[in-house]
Amino acid sequence: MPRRGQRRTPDPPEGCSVPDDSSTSDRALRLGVAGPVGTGKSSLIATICRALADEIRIGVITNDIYTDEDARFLRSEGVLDPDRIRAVETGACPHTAIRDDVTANLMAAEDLERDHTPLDLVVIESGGDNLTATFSPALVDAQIFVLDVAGGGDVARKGGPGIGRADLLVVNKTDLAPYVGVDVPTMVADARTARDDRPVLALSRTDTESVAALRQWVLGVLTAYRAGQHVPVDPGPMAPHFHADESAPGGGYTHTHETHSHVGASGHSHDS
Ligand SMILES: Nc1nc2c(ncn2[C@@H]2O[C@H](COP(=O)(O)OP(=O)(O)OP(=O)(O)O)[C@@H](O)[C@H]2O)c(=O)[nH]1
Repeated sequence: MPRRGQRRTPDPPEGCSVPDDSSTSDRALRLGVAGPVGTGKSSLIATICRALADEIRIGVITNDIYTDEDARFLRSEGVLDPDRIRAVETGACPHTAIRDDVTANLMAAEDLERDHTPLDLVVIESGGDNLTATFSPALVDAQIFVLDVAGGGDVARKGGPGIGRADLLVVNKTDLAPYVGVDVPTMVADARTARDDRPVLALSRTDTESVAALRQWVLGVLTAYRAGQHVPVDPGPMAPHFHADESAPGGGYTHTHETHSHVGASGHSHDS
């Protein structure tokens, strides 16, 4: 009988023994929320907390480069006991802490669960990054990628691993669509095409129907996770991108996640 938090594993090759699954944890579902700067990730997490905090036990971890700004925002919203909201200061591009070396976030999640056991859901907010940032499946069980209409109606067509393959794509701030000249049904249809019909949710915190749909989606993933029927999907690595670094030759280096190496602008390379 699958237990809560148990990951479904493929059948082992013939002749191999099945590992004892007693190590699979009873831990909370870990849900990542990523997306470009300012698309409404913290607000969406506040919305999830408001919609579900009376029914399930929630903790939140925020990631910012230099501050604990997002954690302070969520605490000020009064959506959870303030100690259930923890901040990780990444000190570097946000994707480094959610994709490359997830240790700080894993430790924060474990501390949070130990201090407030039992939790049902730990939501981890990435710092705002570019279109290609995704969570490692070593950190989260499921992930939401957030776009907003104010970023332009064509953003969903631009693709990338988060847009294409996150468990849920949110097109946020739909209440602003008339002011920025975006047709929400077209943007959602483009997103569905980019995602091969994976789920897309048009959301506004002022639209109760869309908030109810978000609540239902989270509960659906949690139910599947507890039944051992949720299979974490890796949306794939980030695209190669440039990291500015004054001390590096050429003023920075190209970071390629395919090979996990940093290749300097002048050809210099080192492992990440
Ligand atoms: N009109 C409208 N504004 C929203 C909505 N959701 C968020 N916002 C506003 O969008 C701005 C950015 O929201 P945040 O939740 O801070 O966005 P974020 O993605 O967490 O930002 P970073 O952490 O800086 O990347 C704030 O001014 C919010 O009040 C929405 O549904 N409608």
